[in-house]
Amino acid sequence: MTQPSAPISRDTIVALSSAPGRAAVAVIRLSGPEAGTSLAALCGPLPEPRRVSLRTIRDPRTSEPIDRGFALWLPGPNTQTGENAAEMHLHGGRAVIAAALDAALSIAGVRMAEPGEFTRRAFLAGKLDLAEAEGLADLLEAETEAQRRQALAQSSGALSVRINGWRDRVVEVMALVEAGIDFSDESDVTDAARAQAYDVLTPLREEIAVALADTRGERLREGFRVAILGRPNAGKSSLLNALARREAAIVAAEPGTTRDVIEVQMDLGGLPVVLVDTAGLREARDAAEMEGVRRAGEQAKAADLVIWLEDVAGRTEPEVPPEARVWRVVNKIDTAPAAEFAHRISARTGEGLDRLAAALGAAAADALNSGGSAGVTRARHRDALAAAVASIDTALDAWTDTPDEILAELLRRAADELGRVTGRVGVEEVLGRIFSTFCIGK
Ligand SMILES: Nc1nc2c(ncn2[C@@H]2O[C@H](COP(=O)(O)OP(=O)(O)OP(=O)(O)O)[C@@H](O)[C@H]2O)c(=O)[nH]1
Ligand SMILES: [K+]
Ligand SMILES: [Mg+2]
Repeated sequence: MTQPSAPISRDTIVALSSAPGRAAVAVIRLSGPEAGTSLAALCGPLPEPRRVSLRTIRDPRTSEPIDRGFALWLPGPNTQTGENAAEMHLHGGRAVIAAALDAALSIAGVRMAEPGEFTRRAFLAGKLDLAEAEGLADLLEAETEAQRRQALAQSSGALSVRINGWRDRVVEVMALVEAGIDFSDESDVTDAARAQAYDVLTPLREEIAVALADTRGERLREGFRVAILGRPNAGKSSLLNALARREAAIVAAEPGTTRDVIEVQMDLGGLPVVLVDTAGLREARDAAEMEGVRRAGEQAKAADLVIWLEDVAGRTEPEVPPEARVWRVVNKIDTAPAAEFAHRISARTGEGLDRLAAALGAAAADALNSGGSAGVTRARHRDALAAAVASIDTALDAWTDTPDEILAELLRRAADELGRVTGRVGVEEVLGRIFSTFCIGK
């Protein structure tokens, strides 16, 4: 990839790269020009590159031992950040970590890393592009198998390869149009080049538009939202608890128990599903309940699927926004026969819950990127692709009666928009936003 123009910091950074708090092992990483000298100051003579060696880590100011652990010396540029780097694997106690970080920070030229700064340096060194860095952030956040697969693919360049392929083809079309500019006194060449360019651009535009219309990658990052709505006492909170297998919401015999929106993250067959419990819908008795009912309506709008839960003893018509996708689910089938209903459960005995969970998993599989394909995963990608398609459409609409120079400019814009996704273009605008979402030490 091309080297972004942002300056590479000369500081050496240090951070705890393992999770904060007590643990068996803590990993402290250093990156920057002084990583080697710092490691030597902490652990004695530098170990052989890329070989683990057992050392006593000492405070360079007092020579007092802090801990015994592994030291790793990783000379650049063949490192994650492209810089000199070092690691210390210590015992993961709070005091050990605090003393080791304090000792490292006492060395001239060493400072604490900012969130995502290791990855940011890797990006600036051309070790990974922007979409790959985002994939890495997603990999750290991934909570289900499908999310992990998608994040790993994106961090390994799957989306970048696709976007770069489109960009290359736009540039190819641009070259054909520019050939027209160069040979403008030979109209045969011009016409042939234009016709060829059109034939390449049309299916390419379709391909990008199809990717743009596919929301499954973004949906997978967020999870499939299922809102449970119904009249008071239908058993909504009981259903939430039964599916989540924990007492996340309060269940009580009085109607109007739930007022707040309660969300539970679930893993259904490797797919992320967000279950949402809401206040029972009725004429509210007080201000808090009224607000709860209002929020229930909001959740119904935001959900991918609404479960309208009914008591088998008293069926009710769904009160949900007209555009909502609704499943009517009949509850409390332990109290009366209910064979005629498609979705029938007892939140109390657990009957029918496996079947309902399987149906929810199947609905999620349809709506989310469960196959691991390399689609767009963020609004940032979507915006860039939409702008690229818009630019291509402007060019196609005006194809026959527009000067070559203008067509070429429209195509250049489309190529630039595609280049934003991987960070070839417009890096400065997004750099801070993207890397600040990482934790410190990554
Ligand atoms: N017999 C039977 N009782 C149930 C079942 N599910 C829930 N209940 C009971 O119904 C009552 C209301 O249950 P909740 O889960 O609080 O109902 P809810 O829809 O969340 O009620 P609100 O939050 O007040 O709207 C409680 O007494 C539950 O124990 C069921 O499947 N069978
Ligand atoms: K209740
Ligand atoms: Mg409730």
